[in-house]
Amino acid sequence: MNLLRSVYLRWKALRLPWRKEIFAGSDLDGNLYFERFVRGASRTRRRVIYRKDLSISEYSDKIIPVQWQAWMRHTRQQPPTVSELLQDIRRQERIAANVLKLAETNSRKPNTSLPGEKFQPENCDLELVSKNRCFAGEVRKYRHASVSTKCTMSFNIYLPDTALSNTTKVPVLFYLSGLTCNEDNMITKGGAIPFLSSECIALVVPDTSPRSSGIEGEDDDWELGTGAGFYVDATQEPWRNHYNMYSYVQTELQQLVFSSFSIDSTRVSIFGHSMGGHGALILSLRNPGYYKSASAFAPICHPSTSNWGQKQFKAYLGPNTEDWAKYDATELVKTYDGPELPILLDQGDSDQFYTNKQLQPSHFVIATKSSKNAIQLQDRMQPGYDHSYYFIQTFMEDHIKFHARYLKN
Ligand SMILES: N[C@@H](CCC(=O)N[C@@H](CSC=O)C(=O)NCC(=O)O)C(=O)O
Repeated sequence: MNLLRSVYLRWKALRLPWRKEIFAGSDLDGNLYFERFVRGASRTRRRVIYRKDLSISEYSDKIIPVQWQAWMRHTRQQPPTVSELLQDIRRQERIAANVLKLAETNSRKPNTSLPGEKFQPENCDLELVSKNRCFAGEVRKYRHASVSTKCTMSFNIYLPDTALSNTTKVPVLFYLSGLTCNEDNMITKGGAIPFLSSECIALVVPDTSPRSSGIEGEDDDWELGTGAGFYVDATQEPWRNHYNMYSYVQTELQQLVFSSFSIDSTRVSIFGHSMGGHGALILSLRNPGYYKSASAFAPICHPSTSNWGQKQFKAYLGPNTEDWAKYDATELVKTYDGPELPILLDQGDSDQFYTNKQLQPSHFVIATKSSKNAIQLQDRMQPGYDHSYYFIQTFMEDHIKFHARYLKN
């Protein structure tokens, strides 16, 4: 930008009493953002002037950074700073580099022998911990060294026989569990496998946080630290080095699974419970078009406004609520602008965490109405059900059949 133009824009950025429109900032591509004050209106009007070398046919929200999109839609009040945009680009570059590294190292087949048999750690990235025959397939537990969380992570996977024989690539469901869980709760108590078997869908169930990362006090509170990763990438000390469950699930684990098993990376859906329901909703809303469908049992729907959320977001993300909105389903759904996303949401009305307002599904349902009809939400209140796995296993068949509809296409 030449000096004259830069001085002019600084002048236009001054909030002078007679000025109706001010210059709010620019992105790294040179698009300019303005804010207009309209008498009597409840909020300002925000607009973008696209950089000069673009033709009108190229004008689109999609070329605007997400931080500026959020500002344009009033999801955030303060315009993003240049250093924030640069930081985000560096973060994306780091993730891309990690994915490349993983794709390279994981191009070998996983070790399928049990520990103590033929396992050679130097030759494989996935260590098979156990395997059990189950409903015309296998449940296997693996562990591996994780780049995102810088510790050993474990997950369970159900593979139907067609995937085990490597004849056909099968679709996959990722399930994110709730507070206090590890990779075992759902696979042993969720009752999912008979339905996955008859639909021929694989299931991946990761752990809910890093473990034994060495962070002081990590195990002291069941709502924070171990078992409570909240599916965010922490930015605050002491968590930021290890508590990166968003990148772990969205990028690292998926690449690992796609490169290791006979799974179709174009047919992926996600679901979860409570904290994991929150995880499933935010991952699907933040990655438009990636997941064919999403569903949740008793999800934490508006974490920025409930104890389950505020406590963890403050610790992992710091005090700025604009940073929380990036991981808050109710905030994200307001600006969702992707392709159609079918969502099924089940909530028991005798769930103690629902009655004490930790979950707030109504906030999500209301916010969905401002999502340009792209979200096809089925929300169901289930009388008499609580927050437990008895509730989850009751409606598991519905959830798997719901996802199967979208995964088969
Ligand atoms: N220990 C707590 C209850 C913890 C609890 O209910 N955890 C749920 C998930 S809650 C939200 O994320 C869970 O799935 N538990 C594991 C299980 O196998 O049931 C308390 O005492 O209140």
